[in-house]
Amino acid sequence: MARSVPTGFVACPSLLVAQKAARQYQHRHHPSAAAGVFDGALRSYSTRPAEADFQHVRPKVTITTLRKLYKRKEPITVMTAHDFPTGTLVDKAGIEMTLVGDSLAMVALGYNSTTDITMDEMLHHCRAVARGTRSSFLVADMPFGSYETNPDQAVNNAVRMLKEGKAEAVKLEGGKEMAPTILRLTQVGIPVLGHIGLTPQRQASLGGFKVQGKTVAKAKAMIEDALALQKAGCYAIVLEAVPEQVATHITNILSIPTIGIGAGAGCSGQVLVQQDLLGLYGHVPRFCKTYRSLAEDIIGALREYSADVKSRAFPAEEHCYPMPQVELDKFMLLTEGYKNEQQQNVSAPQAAASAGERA
Ligand SMILES: Nc1nc(=O)c2c([nH]1)NC[C@@H]1CN(c3ccc(C(=O)N[C@@H](CCC(=O)O)C(=O)O)cc3)CN21
Ligand SMILES: CC(C)C(=O)C(=O)O
Repeated sequence: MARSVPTGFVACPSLLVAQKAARQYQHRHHPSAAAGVFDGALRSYSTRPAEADFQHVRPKVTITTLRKLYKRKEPITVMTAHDFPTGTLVDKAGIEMTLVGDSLAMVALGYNSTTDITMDEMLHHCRAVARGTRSSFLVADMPFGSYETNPDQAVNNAVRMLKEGKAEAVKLEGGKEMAPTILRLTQVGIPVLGHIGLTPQRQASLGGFKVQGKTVAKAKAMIEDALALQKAGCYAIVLEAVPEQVATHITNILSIPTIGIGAGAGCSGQVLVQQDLLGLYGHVPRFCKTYRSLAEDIIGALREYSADVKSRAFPAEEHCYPMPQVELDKFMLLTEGYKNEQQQNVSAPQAAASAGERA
């Protein structure tokens, strides 16, 4: 039935939704080309029929979408990304929130700690992820040293994350001591994702990557932190490496979602580091489920490639570019000509020598 609808008409409501999402994407990433829905916007798809473009487009996830998921008690999916391809994969998988987490300092840049990464490095990665993100709600981590000095510093750098990094929200670590900063950010319209429990940027003072809130006193302090962050305006809070019962209790007393990582099944959503669940990074924390072991696959493929190059099995004929036969025939004649010339050059001194012999 939809087939009989003349072109130019929208056949079904989901297409309408998808078109709206596409326009929002376009507005965000290609504001200068915002006139037509797809004209010039999605360059890599410009040769495909419009219908194909809609297929993997889903409605844009906004703060409102997240709020609705939370109200419905539907777990919120969050996944990290650190560049264009990993961002695209997260978006295409239908993940609701993409986090450009500063763990990329370790898993993508090889630093020993997340504290090493700079604001400029985070912006560089965030922009790349944004280019691959259409629907997912994009959050950028504020790196260590970019927000602790005072609320002004935090606003300046959070504004950069939105303007230059193309993020939609920022995440920052810390409890009630960060409340005035979070209040300023949310008052100027920057959505803030809080982060308590194990706060990796403070690993030096925590004595390493250690589970937090294991004593009643620590759990009580964490509850107070969560409440202070909610009051300051966080739209959600990450709970990292916290006993399940503590995380579940915090989730139950809050009216904003909690996003758990090593915090059990009672949270309103879950986040993991992409490299960990794909088996691309060496050591994986206990709380991580490794869904694939891609590093083994990749090393296997690279070894096969290497062997093929050594044995000349690669490249094969199908990897080479043909030439029109007429041109090829002429080219063969040309190479013959060069060959003869070379032979003459080689034989010329010999000829001269034998001529001398004769004289
Ligand atoms: N690849 C990666 N994945 C992560 O999830 C991650 C990072 N990197 N880097 C920053 C933080 C650090 N993370 C961690 C790391 C280890 C534990 C952990 O399970 N700690 C154990 C042992 C710690 C120790 O012995 O020092 C614990 O029982 O506390 C928790 C969170 C989570 N974050
Ligand atoms: C693991 C998440 C919560 C994070 O902070 C990061 O990726 O840096």
